Amino acid sequence: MRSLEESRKRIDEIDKELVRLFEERMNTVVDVAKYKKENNIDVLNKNREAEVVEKAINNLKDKKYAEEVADFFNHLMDISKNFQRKAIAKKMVSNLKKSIFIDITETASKAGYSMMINPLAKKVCEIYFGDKTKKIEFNSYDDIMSGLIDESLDYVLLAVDNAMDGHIAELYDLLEKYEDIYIKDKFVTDKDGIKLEDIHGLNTENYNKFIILGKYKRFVKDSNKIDLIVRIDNEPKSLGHLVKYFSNYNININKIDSREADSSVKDFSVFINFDGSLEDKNILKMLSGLEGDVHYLRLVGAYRG
Ligand SMILES: C=C(O[C@@H]1C=C(C(=O)O)C=C[C@H]1O)C(=O)O
Repeated sequence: MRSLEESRKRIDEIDKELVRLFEERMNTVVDVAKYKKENNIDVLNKNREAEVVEKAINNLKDKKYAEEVADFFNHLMDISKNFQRKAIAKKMVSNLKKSIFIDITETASKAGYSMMINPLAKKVCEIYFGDKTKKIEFNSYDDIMSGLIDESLDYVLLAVDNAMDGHIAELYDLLEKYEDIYIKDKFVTDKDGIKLEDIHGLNTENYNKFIILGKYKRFVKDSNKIDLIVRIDNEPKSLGHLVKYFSNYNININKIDSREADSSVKDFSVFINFDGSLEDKNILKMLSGLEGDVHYLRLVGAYRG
């Protein structure tokens, strides 16, 4: 048997080699993350993870370590996913500084709409965009999102189910899948499709809700509400820490809602709606700090509300 000193020396050598391989693996993982970002693919791939674990077990000479090697790779892949999320989200806030603020109805040459949730969508789309914009009807979310991604559409108008708007629900799941799509406008209409400008004090449950989605960093001028999704550690202090960010910058939170993330990841998603405009440097500063401090940050939208 080796002496304690000899064993420790050997462990140091092995660790050195492990760190070299870890670094190489992480560098490769970032390439995967970039590919995923460009192709709008989720960071998590459960099938691939199962494959990685299976290969690791097969590669063992001594199968008595099967459980441990599975554990090791599951941890490693959690680290890898968190890093991927950070790597692809990192540039988001600095990119936002290049945003332009416009009247989107003046820059839309093609807009899509769907009558799946509310048949009034067609009429609302006509009123919202006017005659200059070509309007195209879609019958599936995938088609409508593809239209935005391949830029055959400038914007899309979707009706929002009242139930859907209540929580971080399907809509936000859908948006999380598409890194580059944002909510550009959110509004309520009466039964004739006429936009209600002042909804203060109205029970909007009885009205029709719509959103405008678009790609890239063109946002409506003078927006005053921002939607955000962040992922933070599932630990006692993290939510308080998150909320403190907003109070430190004197930003008012209107709504905060959380949901457990995938059980293989030890963090959870928080949806936040707060007052502010992307034209405001204070907001960008807060977002930039927050981005560096959370596992993942996704701007969902900025609009007038
Ligand atoms: C690197 C990838 O992304 C994630 C991380 C993995 C890893 O670290 O091996 C495996 C699957 C994905 O959940 C990938 O998809 O290959």
